[in-house]
Amino acid sequence: MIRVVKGDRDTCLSFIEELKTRVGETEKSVEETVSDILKKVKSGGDEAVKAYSRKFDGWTPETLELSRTEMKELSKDCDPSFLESLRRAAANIREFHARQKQQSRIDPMGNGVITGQRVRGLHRVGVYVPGGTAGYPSSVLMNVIPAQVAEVGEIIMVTPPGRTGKPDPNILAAALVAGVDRVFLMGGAQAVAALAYGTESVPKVDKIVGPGNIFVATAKKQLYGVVDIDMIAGPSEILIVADDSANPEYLAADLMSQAEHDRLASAILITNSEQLAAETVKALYRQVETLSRKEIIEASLDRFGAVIVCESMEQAVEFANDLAPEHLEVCCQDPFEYLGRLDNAGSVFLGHYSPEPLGDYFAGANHVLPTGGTARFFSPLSVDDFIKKSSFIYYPKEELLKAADDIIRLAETEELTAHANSIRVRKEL
Ligand SMILES: NC(=O)c1ccc[n+]([C@@H]2O[C@H](COP(=O)([O-])OP(=O)(O)OC[C@H]3O[C@@H](n4cnc5c(N)ncnc54)[C@H](O)[C@@H]3O)[C@@H](O)[C@H]2O)c1
Ligand SMILES: N[C@H](CO)Cc1c[nH]c[nH+]1
Ligand SMILES: [Zn+2]
Repeated sequence: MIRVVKGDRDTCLSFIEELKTRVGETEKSVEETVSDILKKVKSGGDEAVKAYSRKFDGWTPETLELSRTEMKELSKDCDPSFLESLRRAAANIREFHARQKQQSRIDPMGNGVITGQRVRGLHRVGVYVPGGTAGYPSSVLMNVIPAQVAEVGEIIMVTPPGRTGKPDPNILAAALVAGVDRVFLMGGAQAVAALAYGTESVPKVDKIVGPGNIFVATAKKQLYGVVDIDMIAGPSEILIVADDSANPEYLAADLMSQAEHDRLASAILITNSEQLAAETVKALYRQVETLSRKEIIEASLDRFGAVIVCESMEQAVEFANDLAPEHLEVCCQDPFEYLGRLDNAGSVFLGHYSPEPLGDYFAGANHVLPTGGTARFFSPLSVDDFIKKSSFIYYPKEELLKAADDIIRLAETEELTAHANSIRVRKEL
């Protein structure tokens, strides 16, 4: 079910290239489907979204929006202990993100000159909460809390009804706990298109954030420019870098924790220990039998899973930076030794007792993370995604006059005489 590759640096690198090509090929075949959906929603509005909901989710909505009363009614039987856990997780997420908040700045320069920067929340954002093959109440918190910390004007949440063809009560409960402004029951590329273009019932948003499957991620990519987006947060990925201090049972469990998200999810172990690699594979075969999403896990590991036995931990670090995974576990004797050299990862999990699901649900750091190698340049979802800034400048007359000759010279060098004139009229009149 999972390939094991052992070799020198070149052998490992060429295998890694092959893995990356596989991901790229899958994405290409989705591009056209998504582009078609976007066009149809742009011209067909609500009716097109409803037609796709019927087709992909087996859901025949009368209206796309859920009222607050409907949300309360649909979620009234949620397990109270689940809600308690959700509230504790929300508190950790809020605390983590509150520390990210940037303040507006006024910088008096002491001579009457004042410069500064005004920071404020975006006017209206759309948050995508996945729900096709599993419900993600945790993603409601991860999307909405940083938006609230940033003081976004209006938060519009979209989520598909999922396998049952009914709204997921736990997602709705999470939306009520988080305090989302409006909820629309729709998913996939059609939901992203509705948020980007606006429809009869869905308001057009300034930015779309949140994770989703390949259709959601591709739609966000294609709509960038019509609307702002946070990043490409597609099918989940885990890369584990481990030395012989690691426990193979833990490694197998952690690899499958991400493989279970999606047939397109990827799970890779890189180690310098042949014995650890062999024991992890054995543990994978044993543990998978006990898991409910066995079929998805096996499909994901078949195509996008790998165990790479390299020559040294130095190589493991090099390969990790090359792969730029969404999640990177460092299951080593001294994980902090590696932290400063691991430059390309959405989120890094250090040591034997910081498994990836700790970050998915509870530690407070965001679980909406870049995938597909885009951790080379994208960052985790944060409060920064929900703000915009403007700078401001105030000069009193005497300070402008002191600066006038410099400005005029710079403007004339660029042959922009109207710029120079704007300064000169103040100097001369
Ligand atoms: N990177 C991250 O931060 C992060 C976080 C959480 C989840 N995830 C990922 O989110 C994804 C959740 O996926 P999901 O499928 O359960 O839910 P989803 O909500 O992302 O996608 C479901 C939607 O996909 C669309 N769809 C399904 N099959 C289609 C087809 N053949 N053609 C066109 N559209 C189609 C449907 O419209 C459906 O509503 C997983 O890939 C998971 O790994 C990523
Ligand atoms: N691992 C996912 C991000 O790739 C986030 C998540 C939500 N629930 C469980 N896991
Ligand atoms: Zn997860």
